[in-house]
Amino acid sequence: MKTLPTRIKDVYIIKSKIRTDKRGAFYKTYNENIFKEYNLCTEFKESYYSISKKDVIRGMHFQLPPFDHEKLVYVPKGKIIDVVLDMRKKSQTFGEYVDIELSEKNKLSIYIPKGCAHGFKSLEDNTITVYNVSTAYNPDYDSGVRWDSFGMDWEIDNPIVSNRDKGFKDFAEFRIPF
Ligand SMILES: Cc1cn([C@H]2C[C@H](O)[C@@H](COP(=O)(O)OP(=O)(O)O[C@H]3O[C@H](C)C(=O)[C@H](O)[C@H]3O)O2)c(=O)[nH]c1=O
Repeated sequence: MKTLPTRIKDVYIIKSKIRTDKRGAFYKTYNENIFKEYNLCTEFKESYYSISKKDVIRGMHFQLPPFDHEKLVYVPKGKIIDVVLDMRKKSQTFGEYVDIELSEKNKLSIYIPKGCAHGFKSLEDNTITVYNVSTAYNPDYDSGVRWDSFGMDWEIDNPIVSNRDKGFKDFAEFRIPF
């Protein structure tokens, strides 16, 4: 398992260890010692997954303090463009984002620290996205900013977006607590 930094501090790309044999494939997505070595969170309180049609955009989501959380995200089936937006006011990359393809094929994961918003565009029908989060879901603290408000070119005209996500404030208008 390799952990690669990105240009946004504390956002890492994790290359899973993959084993293939005549039955198929096996890949590991988490190892406490490796995560500890990179000072990453090793206590995930919840894990869930979503199934998305092609051209769905989910995001940009985060939970507000004190329920803000780290996330470990990967795609065991299908393909997404995953996007992380730095919302930490004191960060050198405040307002900047990284985008990366996560897929069944490349078996990459992304580690997202507190203070960053997360979203993705699904590139295939029936894409499964798995999320591991370090605090439990709290609907009163679950928040977000509009997917089209921070400069990312999603290369899509009419994505499938939830009414909730459409109703978020723009990044520039959001009162940032991070
Ligand atoms: C996270 C969660 C959600 N819900 C309910 C709330 C909604 O009624 C429904 C779907 O939730 P939401 O629309 O927030 O799901 P997504 O838009 O797919 O958000 C997900 O994708 C984006 C990209 C993320 O980064 C979020 O962390 C992740 O939750 O499940 C629950 O009941 N429990 C939960 O733990």
